Amino acid sequence: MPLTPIPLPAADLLLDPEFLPLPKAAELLTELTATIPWQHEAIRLFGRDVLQPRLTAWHGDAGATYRYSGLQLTPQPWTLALQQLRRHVEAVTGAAFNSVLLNLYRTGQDSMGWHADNEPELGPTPVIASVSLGATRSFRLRPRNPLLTPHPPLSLALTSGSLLVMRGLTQQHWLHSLPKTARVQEPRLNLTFRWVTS
Ligand SMILES: O=C(O)CCC(=O)C(=O)O
Ligand SMILES: [Fe+2]
Repeated sequence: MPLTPIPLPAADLLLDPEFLPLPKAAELLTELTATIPWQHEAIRLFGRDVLQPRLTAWHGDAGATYRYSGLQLTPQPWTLALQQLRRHVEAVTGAAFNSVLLNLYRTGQDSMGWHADNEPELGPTPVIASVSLGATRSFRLRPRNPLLTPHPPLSLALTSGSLLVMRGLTQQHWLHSLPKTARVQEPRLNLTFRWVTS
């Protein structure tokens, strides 16, 4: 199936629910879960250090460093599986990516809060390509300023093997999140391919 636009004001979103065949997605989930050096990072929240409600990893070209909590972080090298997936994502999006952030949501209790991917090293109109593997989870979107962008929040069910592309003004005008859900016990692995400049 091709990438299909999701019509939304002040955003540029495309979705292919069947980017990867289900058996390929399941195989990748097993391989990446077992071989990626997952980190359980702390974040500072209201002046206290708390563990993020998910596991993470950062892979990319050696030059693709990014700043995070005052640290300059060097990515882990591409693995063969990540390199192949990068090339596949580049071919269907027509965009180039020098890094990938991986998030492992171990159960429905793992989550990500409201944010935009708007770090300065991504530039003003980043192309973010998001591949999902494993459990279906709801990806929520809401306008950053509902007066400026009057639209109700929406929810996209991101299924295993799906590809979501966010580009253009999406990160400027919209926030996204991955809420907790009591209904899911199985893991979900998400990869967001990015281009970072240092
Ligand atoms: O897990 C997802 O689908 C979203 C991940 C995300 O927003 C991010 O890594 O910035
Ligand atoms: Fe994000």
